[in-house]
Amino acid sequence: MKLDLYTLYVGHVTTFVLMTTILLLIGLRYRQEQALRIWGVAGVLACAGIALIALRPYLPLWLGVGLANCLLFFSLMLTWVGGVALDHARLPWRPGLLLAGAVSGVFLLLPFGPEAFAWRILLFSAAYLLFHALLWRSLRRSPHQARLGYRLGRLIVLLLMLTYSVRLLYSSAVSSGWLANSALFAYLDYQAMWLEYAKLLCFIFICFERLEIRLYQQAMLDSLTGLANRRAFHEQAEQRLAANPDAPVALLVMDLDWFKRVNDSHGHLAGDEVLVHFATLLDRHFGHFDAVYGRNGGEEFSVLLSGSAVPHAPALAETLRHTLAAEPIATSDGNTLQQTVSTGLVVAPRGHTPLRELFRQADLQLYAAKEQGRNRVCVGAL
Ligand SMILES: Nc1nc2c(ncn2[C@@H]2O[C@H](COP(=O)(O)OP(=O)(O)OP(=O)(O)O)[C@@H](O)[C@H]2O)c(=O)[nH]1
Repeated sequence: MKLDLYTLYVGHVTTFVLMTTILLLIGLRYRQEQALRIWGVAGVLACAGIALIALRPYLPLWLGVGLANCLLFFSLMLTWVGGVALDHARLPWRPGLLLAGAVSGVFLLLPFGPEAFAWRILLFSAAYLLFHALLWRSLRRSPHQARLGYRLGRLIVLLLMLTYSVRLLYSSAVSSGWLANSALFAYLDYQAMWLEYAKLLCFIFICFERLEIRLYQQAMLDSLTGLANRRAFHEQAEQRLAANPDAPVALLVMDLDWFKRVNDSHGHLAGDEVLVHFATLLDRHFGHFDAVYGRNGGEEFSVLLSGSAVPHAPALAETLRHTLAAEPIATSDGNTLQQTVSTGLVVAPRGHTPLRELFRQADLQLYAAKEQGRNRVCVGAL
């Protein structure tokens, strides 16, 4: 059976219009996903380009071939920019516009007639490969690249690149007349069309996945310091205790000293900066240990250590206390502040001690540290 290219194009444009409309509608509903709107515009340009190609027998060549393909080049560029917009604030508009403009310029220099059909396919396939290689790279570089949507996206982009590589090789090997009547060429177009639909669906899937990530972050991360919030800390700590019931554990509860005075004398903003400074120190000291740590709320933080790090817990708490006290904190209003921290630490020989009990004992030690004059670590055992 021979596939008719024009029937194919009409079917393609209809489905593409429908899918692009869905993409744009979702993009307008979820305004935080800039990528969806960029991909939506890419879809609109692609629809216009494919519609012009489908209507080519009734249009002048400059419109049905020249402008149609230029629209497709700019649509390709937007597909890449949308991929970058998923995870980066700086979008590659300048190189994107330059590349799309350059490819369009070269395309417009080619004759529009059937004799140059193979050349046009060759140039289009090369541009397609280039923009999709860039899109693949932006999906690969994302911090969420291991998520299902990103993996699927990369797979679909790779399959599309494979299809267009065959198209490119084929168009460089045969004549224009042969290519225009080739069943293999029509088949490649058909395959690319389905992969394009899969790509659009995958884009939508990625954006919903990102929405889920964002909601998770809002629910589990402290918005000021970026550390785990109380809920996340408790969840992770419970999991850690359940996973290693026979391993020793240590819980540190840390509370900044006289923090109310910081707010009262220097303002809430300076207070926030002190909290962020302390969170950074916490990250620096415990980030490379097998530790769960977070902000309990206010000026209180906690750390759960398990396994081989437990014997070092008192020394680690001392080092952190000393580092905080020794480093003046420069605030954005030009002041420097000194801050200290009191720590209650409890060590338990086995992980199946309930978290509630660990907190109760660590709080008692914290209370003792405050009572004894602050800026100290008090250690207890269970
Ligand atoms: N800037 C800022 N302040 C906060 C935040 N959360 C809680 N606080 C303030 O932290 C202060 C805690 O004060 P207190 O509980 O009296 O404790 P303290 O002054 O640190 O005294 P001790 O703990 O006894 O050493 C209050 O003034 C709260 O308003 C926050 O997110 N940002």
